[in-house]
Order: sequence, then structure tokens, then C-alpha cells
Amino acid sequence: MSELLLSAQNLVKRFGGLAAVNGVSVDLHRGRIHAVIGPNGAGKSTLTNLLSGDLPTTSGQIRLNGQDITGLSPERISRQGLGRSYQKTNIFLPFTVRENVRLAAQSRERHAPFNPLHWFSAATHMAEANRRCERALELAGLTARAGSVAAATSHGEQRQLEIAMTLATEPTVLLLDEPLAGMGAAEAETMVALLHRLKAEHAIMLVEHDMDAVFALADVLTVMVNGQVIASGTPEQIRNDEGVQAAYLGEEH
Ligand SMILES: Nc1ncnc2c1ncn2[C@@H]1O[C@H](COP(=O)(O)OP(=O)(O)OP(=O)(O)O)[C@@H](O)[C@H]1O
Repeated sequence: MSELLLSAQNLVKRFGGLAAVNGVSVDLHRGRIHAVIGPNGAGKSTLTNLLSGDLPTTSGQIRLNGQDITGLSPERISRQGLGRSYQKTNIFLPFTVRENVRLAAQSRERHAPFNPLHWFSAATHMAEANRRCERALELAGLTARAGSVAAATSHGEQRQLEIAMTLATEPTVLLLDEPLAGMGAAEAETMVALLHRLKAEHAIMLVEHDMDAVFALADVLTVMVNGQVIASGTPEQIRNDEGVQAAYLGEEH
């Protein structure tokens, strides 16, 4: 059995009269990519925001690495091992690739408790942040581009950089929101290979519209429509599910 790292039970999120997420449960295991798919407005981003703490739940429970994280701030949840990338980029374009990743690595130290040996502790934290930064660059395949100014990198490299920035806090669970958006075929291939590499050490939830990539990558798929899960299973089960075909995949698959 693979290790269960994140478990969300019966999540509900209401915006006024609209239940954007309506009774959704999802389990994320180390070594698995769990894709969440569904048409526009299905509730995928809202679900991601609930898991990361960016939005408070209306009801339901979320456990991360065995701890109840329901209602915690995004910073606390990040420090407990959840990393997420955003649809909208967080990259600081005038900085180099390495500087961006280092800032993300340092963000973990922001709320470090006061220590009277402050200078010593600061130096230790700096060395630790550097180590996390270099590891994240390497994992994301960006070591050779680390000295480039982010603004001068390609679209695909910027998406890799977002993942490196997420990895810099050393999460066990990764929530990735459309990491392939706007990519050409070659860039998408690089990203698919990167996500394959990352899954050995992480539990990954992937929200993605590129169905070729989803079916190439996912070990498990959850299909959402109107805030609810209409099917969950292996790619094969989802492909053959008549409800899914009718509601979402249409003639495409
Ligand atoms: N902050 C908000 N306030 C009110 N309604 C919202 C808010 N955020 C999302 N919604 C609504 O909740 C529903 C689900 O939206 P959500 O963005 O989660 O869908 P999605 O599946 O991620 O869509 P897409 O694939 O287009 O990103 C939509 O009807 C949306 O309009």
C-alpha cells in the first residue's frame, strides 16, 4: 500500500447560494499523480484553494501527514508539507531563476521563533535555505539556467521555475494548477517528464485541461461537474465511464 499523505473528507464550499465544491472527498498518496478534471466552473480551483488553506471550508475535514489542517492558514499548511503552484505566476521577473527559488526557500523561515543566538541562527537558516534552493533547482531540471534572469527564460522554463519554487519548501504533497497551460509540444514533454520524476517522492494533485497529458500522467482521476465528483478511478475506468463521456469527455476520448 502506498502512503496516504493527504485525505480530504466531504469538503463543501459555498459562495452565497452556490455550492462550488459540494461533498468532495479526495485521497492523495505518495508515488501517485491524482488528476482532477472537469469542465470550466466544475470547482477544481476552489477544491485546490480549500486544500491549500487559501479559502476556508464551509464544512468537511482535511488531514495532511496525519494532522488535521482544516482551518489553518496557508503558511501553516505550507510548513506542514503542502506545496502549491498557482495558475497566475508568482515569479519575480527581474530576479534570476536562482534568486526566485531562494526567496521561496527562505519563505519557510519567515516565522522562525526568536533565538538569542540570532546571528548564528541566521547563518544556519541561510545555509539551509541555500541547500533547499539548489536541491529544488536540480529536481526541476533548472540548475543550468539558475543564473538567467527570469524574464529572459522561455514560457516552459517559467512553469518549471514555478514548480522549483514550490519544491523549495520541501513539500510532501504538491498541488499543481495547470502546469502545462500555454505550452507547446516540446515544453509539455519536458513538464510531463518532470512530473513523472517528482511523483516517486511526492503525492501530486494535478488540475489540468490538457487531456493527453492527464491520461499520460495520472494514476488516478477524479472527475468533477458542478462541484460534485461524478467519477473517480484509474484512467481506464474513467475512459470507459459512460457518465463521464456524456458529461465531459465527449467524442474526444
Ligand atoms: N470567490 C468566488 N466567489 C463566488 N463564486 C466563485 C468564487 N470562486 C469561484 N466561484 C464560482 O465557483 C464555481 C467553481 O469555480 P472554479 O474556479 O473552482 O472552477 P474550475 O473547475 O476551477 O474552473 P476552470 O477550469 O475554469 O478554472 C464557478 O461557478 C465560479 O464562478
